[in-house]
Amino acid sequence: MKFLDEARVYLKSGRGGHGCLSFRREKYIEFGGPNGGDGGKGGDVIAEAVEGLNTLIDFRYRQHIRADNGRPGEGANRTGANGADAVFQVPIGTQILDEEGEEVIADLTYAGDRVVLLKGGNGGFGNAHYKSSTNRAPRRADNGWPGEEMRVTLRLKLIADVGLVGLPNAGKSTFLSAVSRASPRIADYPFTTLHPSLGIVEQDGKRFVVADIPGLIEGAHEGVGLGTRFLGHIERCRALFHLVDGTAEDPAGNYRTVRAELEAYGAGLEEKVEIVGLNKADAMSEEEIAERRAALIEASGREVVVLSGVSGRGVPEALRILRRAVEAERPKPGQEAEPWRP
Ligand SMILES: Nc1nc2c(ncn2[C@@H]2O[C@H](COP(=O)(O)OP(=O)(O)OP(=O)(O)O)[C@@H](O)[C@H]2O)c(=O)[nH]1
Ligand SMILES: [Mg+2]
Repeated sequence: MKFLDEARVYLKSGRGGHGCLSFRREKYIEFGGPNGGDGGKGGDVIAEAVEGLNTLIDFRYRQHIRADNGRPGEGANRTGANGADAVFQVPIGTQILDEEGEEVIADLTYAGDRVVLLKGGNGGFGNAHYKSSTNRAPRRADNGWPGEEMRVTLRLKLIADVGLVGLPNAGKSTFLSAVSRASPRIADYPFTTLHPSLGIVEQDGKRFVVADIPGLIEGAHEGVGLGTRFLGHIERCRALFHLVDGTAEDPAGNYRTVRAELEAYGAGLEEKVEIVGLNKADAMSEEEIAERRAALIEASGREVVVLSGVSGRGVPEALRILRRAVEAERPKPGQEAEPWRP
């Protein structure tokens, strides 16, 4: 599936229907009163976060989102029908920003989050509305109010509990496919993964979401390789799982390279809880494992899990540690910022 994490769309809400100018006309009733109904309200433009989407690709083909106009009022005091709202669905984790992509208007972080971005125009009053004791035959009916329009930028930042980081070929996608039902592409060349994907891990009846992103290399923060373009997707993770290929020449040096890129990127990534995994244990001797693990502990100042996404060794332990980290970092109720509402 193609992945798109930014899109620009044009939104327009519906205009209100015109009010109706009409008088009652019936045989034997000479001066029938005013009976023009009000126009219907124009539809709103609403964004809604839904499960099961993880790309904004749809908006490449659908750049205009318009709500329906309200229908005009009619005689016999009939109010015009309201225009239908335009509800467009976005993946969980989508931010809606102004056209320039600078100011966040709304942040849809939970399934079912909705935000009304544009209100439809109100319907105009029909002449029945203006009937009074002094004016029994008003000839005034109002036009509906215009709808509103704006251009917005949609930006998707996936929401996962754990983000996988590491050099290309560290085995991130292999790990994700070992622990979830996700089936990312795996191959022995760098940059196999070109876009992020998510997998759901189930453990002891609890679930958490792991994001696999493209590998980082030295200079990523200056755009080398795929750059840091995808790091935005792990900004909201609660913990990072940093995988290091134990069969590489200098695992500890590789660890430092990735750390340096995370630090250069900023946005709080360097402060996130990090779990370090020495991967590909199946392809190392026990001596190699011990030696590289010690070097990695030294480089990272953290405990290091030894694992293999291929043989499964150490994987249950890694998941237990990740889950504990995720639970410790879960925001307490009330701590999470409320999505913005206009
Ligand atoms: N022996 C061994 N090989 C592994 C292990 N995990 C991954 N590999 C191999 O390492 C290569 C890279 O694996 P991927 O899972 O694609 O690595 P990645 O980190 O997702 O790489 P990018 O997407 O390019 O960043 C593949 O040839 C895998 O078969 C492991 O635990 N043991
Ligand atoms: Mg990969």
